[in-house]
Amino acid sequence: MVLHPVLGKLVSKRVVLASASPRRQEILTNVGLRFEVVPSWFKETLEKSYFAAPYEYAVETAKQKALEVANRMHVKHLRTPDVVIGADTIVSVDEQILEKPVDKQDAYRMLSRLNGKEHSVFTGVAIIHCSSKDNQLEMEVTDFYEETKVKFSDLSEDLLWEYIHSGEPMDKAGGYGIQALGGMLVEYVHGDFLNVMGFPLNHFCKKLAELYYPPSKHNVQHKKYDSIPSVDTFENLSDGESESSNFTEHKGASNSDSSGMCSSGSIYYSENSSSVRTGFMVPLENQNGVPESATKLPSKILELMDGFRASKALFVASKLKMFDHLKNKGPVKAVDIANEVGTSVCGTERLLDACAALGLLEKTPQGYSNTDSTNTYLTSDGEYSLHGYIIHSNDHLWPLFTYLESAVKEGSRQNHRAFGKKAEDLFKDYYHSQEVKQRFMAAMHSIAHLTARDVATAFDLSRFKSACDLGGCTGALAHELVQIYPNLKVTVFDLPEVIANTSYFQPPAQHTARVTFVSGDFFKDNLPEADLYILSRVLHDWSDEKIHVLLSKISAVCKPGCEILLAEMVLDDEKKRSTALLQSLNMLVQTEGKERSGSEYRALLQQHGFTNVKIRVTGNLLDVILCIKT
Ligand SMILES: Cc1cn([C@@H]2O[C@H](COP(=O)(O)OP(=O)(O)OP(=O)(O)O)[C@@H](O)[C@H]2O)c(=O)[nH]c1=O
Repeated sequence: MVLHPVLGKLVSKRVVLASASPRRQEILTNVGLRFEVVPSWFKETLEKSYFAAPYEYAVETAKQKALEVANRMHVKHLRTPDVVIGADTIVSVDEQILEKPVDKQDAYRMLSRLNGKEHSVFTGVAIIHCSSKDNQLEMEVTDFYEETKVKFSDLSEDLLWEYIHSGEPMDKAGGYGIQALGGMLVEYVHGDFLNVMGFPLNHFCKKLAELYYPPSKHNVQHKKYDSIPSVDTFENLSDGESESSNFTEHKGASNSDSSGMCSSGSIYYSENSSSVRTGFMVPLENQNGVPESATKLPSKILELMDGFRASKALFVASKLKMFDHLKNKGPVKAVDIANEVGTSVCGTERLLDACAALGLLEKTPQGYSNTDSTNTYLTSDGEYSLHGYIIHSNDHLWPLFTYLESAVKEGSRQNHRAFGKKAEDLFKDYYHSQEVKQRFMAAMHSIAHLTARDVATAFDLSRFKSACDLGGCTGALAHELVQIYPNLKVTVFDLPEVIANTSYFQPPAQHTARVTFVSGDFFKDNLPEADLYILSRVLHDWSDEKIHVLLSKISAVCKPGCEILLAEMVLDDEKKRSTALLQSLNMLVQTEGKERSGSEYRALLQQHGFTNVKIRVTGNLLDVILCIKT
């Protein structure tokens, strides 16, 4: 029996630690976890300059280590583990990433860099839940990272060399081991010590708690714990919902968490839920001093009832570029934003307060400021800006969704009702005006950019020399692919109206030479030759009939051995994944297509001679399917 209720959830599962690190094995063994060790063969050679922040490198490496083991066990050993854990520890100093030294000189170089200074130790962790359906491996990836700051004292050359000659630095990131002799070099540690040793146990447990016991607002939420609650109260957290149905949903939240959009892994729950209802008529208070209702509230339903208000608040703040106005500024008062944007003070204040309450802004007595996530995702020039998609949601999807009822009754798209005209097909709607076209392209670019790395790395594509991204729009995925695969050339094939407008979205030079844009209609024109055909968010727009037309065209130009890569939000067979199901409604109101399950895609592909269909659930907005022409 393990002490920890969350780790207890792993007892009945086949858990594999994809790591050769004796420290990781020790940390997990010490808390009673039973697991198999299968060291990963993934070579830690990802190009560091491709990652905006050091922790992203550690997380990606951890993920690749775990994915490699999960795949190998499934394919070679015919044993599918339930859970695979991968980790990667790096040291970061002066914007440089330090891994394990290759020799003594390298260790000296690293330790000299750390000497007398503070540095960060990041461990990226990937937890992969695996399952096997029809002998196909399906995986759900959850990842996170932990940072600990460590400061070295001023150390003499002699001491550094003495330490290096001890042999301790050689298998350790940054060239030291804090848990042994290296501990003598360290002046202070801020954060999780075990994270420096190689595994952030506390964060790992919180992540498992998020996965297995999603926090429920159903119960009274008047206590915030930064550690894990005790066993008997824990079961109350599941709120009567099945573990599995929560799992996928929560995974999404957990991912957005790792990108900073949600609050931390802390757990909110009632210390003793029964006390909520056994109290007298005096209402209990939550941590904000707000009385708790004596009635058991259907919080999930209430949240859904109000969901559109929150969406619209986000849309309007984005449309009015409030997040842009707040970028790179200290706290700003509502009146100043109202003046700058040209809106009423009272309306602006209400909107900003709502955004702050929704976690999109920080509010202090000095005014409002953006959170880091808001800068990254909500400003129009943020690194992973979703601004384009939000404006598309406000201006295009919102009117369409007001006709969801008609769409459900009629089983067909509602563009004519929402926009007053009937176009022959979806893209005629989008491209009828320059404004709508650019808005649509910006929206597609937002999602493609946010998902590109996960799509590009879901499978090892290094064997391909040429790829053709059909409907590749602005080329966001193509650019990511050529960055990751140095031998790959990608042709982006899209309608002439699209290709003529791609220049605005191009990244600064570098690898752009290996991306070519070709215009054409994939239903009518000849397709460029390639070893790999990519269809990202394309098939979900079309009916099965149109998909057959497209796949038979691809099949006709594909030589045996050529492959197709699909990137779509794949429905789980049980149809429990609400993001994909809501996306399917989104398809209903505007297209003739729908979201499909892995088995549905497999069946479509197999009819055109594409076999060995492999599916990867990435944890991002798009999943990836790869298959080969035989
Ligand atoms: C800073 C520090 C690091 N380490 C070890 O450094 C290795 C990092 O390398 P990795 O690539 O993350 O792991 P690995 O050892 O190569 O194993 P694998 O997971 O198979 O790649 C891990 O061992 C860690 O404990 C310590 O033991 N103490 C410390 O103070």
